[in-house]
Amino acid sequence: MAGNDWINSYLEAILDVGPNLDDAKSSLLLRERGRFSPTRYFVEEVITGFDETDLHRSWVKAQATRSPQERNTRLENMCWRIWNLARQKKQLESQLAQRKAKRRLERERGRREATADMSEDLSEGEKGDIVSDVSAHGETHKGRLPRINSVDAMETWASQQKGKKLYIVLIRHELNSSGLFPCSLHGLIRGENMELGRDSDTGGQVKYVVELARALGSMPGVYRVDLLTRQVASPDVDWSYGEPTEMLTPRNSEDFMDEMGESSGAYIVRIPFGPKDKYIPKELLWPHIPEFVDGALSHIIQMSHVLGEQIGSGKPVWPVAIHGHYADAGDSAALLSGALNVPMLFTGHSLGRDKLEQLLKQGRLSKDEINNTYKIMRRIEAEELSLDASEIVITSTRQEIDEQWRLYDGFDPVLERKLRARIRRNVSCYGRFMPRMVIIPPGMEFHHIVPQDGDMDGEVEGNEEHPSSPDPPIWSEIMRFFSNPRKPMILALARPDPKKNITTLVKAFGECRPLRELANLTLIMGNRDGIDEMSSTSASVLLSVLKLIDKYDLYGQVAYPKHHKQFEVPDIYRLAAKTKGVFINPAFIEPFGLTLIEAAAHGLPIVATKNGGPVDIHRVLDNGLLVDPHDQQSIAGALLKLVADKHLWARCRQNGLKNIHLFSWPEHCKTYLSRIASCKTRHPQWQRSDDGGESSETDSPSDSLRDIHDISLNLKFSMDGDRSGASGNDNSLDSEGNDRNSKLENAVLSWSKGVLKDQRKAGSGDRIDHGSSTGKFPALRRRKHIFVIAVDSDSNEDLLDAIRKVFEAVEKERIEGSIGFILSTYMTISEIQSFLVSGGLNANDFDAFICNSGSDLFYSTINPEDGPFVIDFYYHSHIEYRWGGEGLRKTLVRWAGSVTDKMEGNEEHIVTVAEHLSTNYCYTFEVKNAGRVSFLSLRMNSTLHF
Ligand SMILES: O=c1ccn([C@@H]2O[C@H](COP(=O)(O)OP(=O)(O)O[C@H]3O[C@H](CO)[C@@H](O)[C@H](O)[C@H]3O)[C@@H](O)[C@H]2O)c(=O)[nH]1
Ligand SMILES: O=P(O)(O)OC[C@H]1O[C@](O)(CO)[C@@H](O)[C@@H]1O
Repeated sequence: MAGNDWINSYLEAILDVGPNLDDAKSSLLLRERGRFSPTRYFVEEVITGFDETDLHRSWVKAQATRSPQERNTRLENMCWRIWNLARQKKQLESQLAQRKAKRRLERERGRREATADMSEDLSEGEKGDIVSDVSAHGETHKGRLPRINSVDAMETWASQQKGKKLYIVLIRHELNSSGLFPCSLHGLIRGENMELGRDSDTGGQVKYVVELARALGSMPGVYRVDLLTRQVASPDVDWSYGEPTEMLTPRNSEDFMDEMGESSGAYIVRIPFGPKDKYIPKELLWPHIPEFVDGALSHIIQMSHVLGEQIGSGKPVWPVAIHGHYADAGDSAALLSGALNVPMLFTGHSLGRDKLEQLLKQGRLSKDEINNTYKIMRRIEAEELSLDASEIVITSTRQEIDEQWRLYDGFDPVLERKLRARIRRNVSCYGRFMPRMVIIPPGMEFHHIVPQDGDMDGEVEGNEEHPSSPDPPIWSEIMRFFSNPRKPMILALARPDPKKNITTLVKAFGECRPLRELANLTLIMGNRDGIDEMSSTSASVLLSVLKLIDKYDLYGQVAYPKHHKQFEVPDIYRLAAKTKGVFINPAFIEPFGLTLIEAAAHGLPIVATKNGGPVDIHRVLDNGLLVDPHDQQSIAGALLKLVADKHLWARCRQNGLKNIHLFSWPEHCKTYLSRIASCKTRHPQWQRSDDGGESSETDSPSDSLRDIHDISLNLKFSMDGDRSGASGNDNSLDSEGNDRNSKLENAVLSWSKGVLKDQRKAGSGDRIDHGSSTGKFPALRRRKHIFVIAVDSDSNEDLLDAIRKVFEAVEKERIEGSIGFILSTYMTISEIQSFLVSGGLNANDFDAFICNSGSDLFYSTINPEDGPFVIDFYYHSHIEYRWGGEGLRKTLVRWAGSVTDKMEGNEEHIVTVAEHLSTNYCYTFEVKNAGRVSFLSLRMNSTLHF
């Protein structure tokens, strides 16, 4: 370790903390004294860490500086004393080393003589064994990082597969496709120089999806990976986010580029949706999702044809899976997977229910406020939908399954196991479905980590024969904040998000005197030009931090630089490791925690929250301490312990380095691909009959999706009674605290699933005829907007009244035909017909009828010879998908039989099956005395529909 500025910084730190070097008992055996003293820590650093000449140079320099007098005199004396101590220590060490060397030589000589005596008795093989034994445990392996092995492993795996072209093709065929489509919506995603921590949208997920896409693109057997995101061409953001396509260059590009096909590899594909030239944060993306789905669908279809020309002998090559990352992309992927009939995968990254619980626990915001800020109810709905539509959910940790997904209606770990067992035994699950949860921790890209000499033996820097390269500029950016810049650095690196709990860390540091004396605190909290330009939540975190720094007078002890680039992040970790510092993640809850594996890979021990993924990471790496993030004392205590106890520090550093290879992208990809391969093969089988009955694949289902999009927007309009609802600004809560927009969108979604899922079912080879393609009911296509009227009421008069009012409100558009209507009701189609006649309405006043409480879908026809209505049979195939209705029917009949009224010894059945009103997908029961079954929420007079 060279550099007098380091020694001087420690000496300054000693002066700041207080002298005590003249203490008669002071010795080099600092740790044995029990009580920890920062002064001793620094003295030990200087004596053991630096070369005698460096110390002498420091002393000469201090001696030459005369002002201010008193300080320099002390510094001079101290330098001399330490130099002298170090010199004596070195003399002692050298005498000891000489004695040891002499003893070793003597032992060696003795052994050689003994071996020579025995050598004639040994066979050649035995001699060889001795040699290899020695080398296997000898010094040649020392100091090598296991992580190098993981890179090696990747290369070995890749080269094994690359050599086997046919094998690659075989894997591709096993997967039945060569394309993967991860989606991550908000758009601030790019392959190089990611703006991580730019705002609350640009966190770990961005890095995760880009690195995963790149790694998958390099896997043998995967021809193409398209990471779909939003195209943002706005003056607020860099131009690169407006580029329609960006190739993700493989990290080991020389090996792969020459083997790649014309369109193969990993790409970011940017789909324009939402307001044209404006960036919108992820919380406000919800109303624009259907537009993304349309764009994504066109891209996928087009790409499938392109790939078909290149590698599919002219037949489209469909994606092997659609993978949604985060709730918004989960929502989109559910629609895409339904439309395309391909399996869906989902990764949550950070889950809404958990976030809601944490925020409520903190007590700063009410549920309404949380919903307004984070649109949390819509997000939770999207996560529930993702559970429903995904075949596989990828999690980073076991904790994510047991503690976080468990909070969802769509998942229960125990029930999931039971369902899986039933499927294995081929027993009905009564329509219940839960996705398979698969734990695959994320990986790391290791190419930018420069192994340091001595990485494995606790030393951090090079030696004199290999002087270190010039300090990276970010070091001085950080160190300029500190009075003693080389003190051990406690490093936190996180988006300025309240859940990252940086303020508790600052309090813990500010209130713990020994910690402040011993260490500096570095807070990397994203990038900012000015606090006023940050989002209100990020700005409030930053202001709280600044106020605390002021409150505890931490000037000179805390760094909070305004900017850093992605390529500088490794240097930041390196600086912290070099000062023998510690990384801390005190988040209230951390779903996984990429920063923890990054820190470990740079040889930095960790202190981390005991809530969430860090528990699993710690179990694997064993490289630090876990703390309760609400407990300030425990945070300060753990930090002090790790910084002060050098043995513990070195052990944690080594443990982290030793096991970090377990977080490897190639390993992740291998498991991931094997899981995808286990999904049942599905791909689109769209057919249309307007070609004279010949079935053929159409080129797009996006017309249906366009319809759904319009319906979705207009449903909001019609129900909110406020046109601004269509822009998604109205997220008010209903009386049960549900997000109204999300409820409405889901009402639409359940309808739209009818359209989408019958396409999914068509995978079985059924012929699809949505009618719109047959020309029977072209109306839906012509409409700009569609209103769904779902106002079941006690009397037909009330319903008629509501319908008339809606018609009147948009009379002009109704007559023009730009607005269409769908009636959604509990009635059967014949009841609807009588209702229309009695009210003087015409079947053609509506484009479609959702009847029998959602179990039948009829369209009104144009040609009188077709009759007034035509049924959509494919809607039934949608219901059939995971239906399990027979089991439900039997259970309901049993239950109905048990609901009796006991009157004077007689038992009367109150609930009876209404056979005449029931259909295959709608079970109807009549209730004799509704008041007696008050535990049920009764709708539709005295009739229960299921
Ligand atoms: O100022 C900053 C702040 C963060 N980062 C980087 O951004 C990433 C942050 O990732 P992480 O610590 O995992 O947190 P989140 O941003 O909250 O990421 C979410 O998504 C990750 C991937 O699934 C999970 O590991 C997290 O638990 C989850 O909260 C890391 O690579 C950091 O190096 C920066 O470069 N600069
Ligand atoms: O704090 P939240 O709302 O849970 O979101 C965190 C997620 O948002 C992002 O910052 C961007 O999508 C991710 O990196 C992270 O997964």
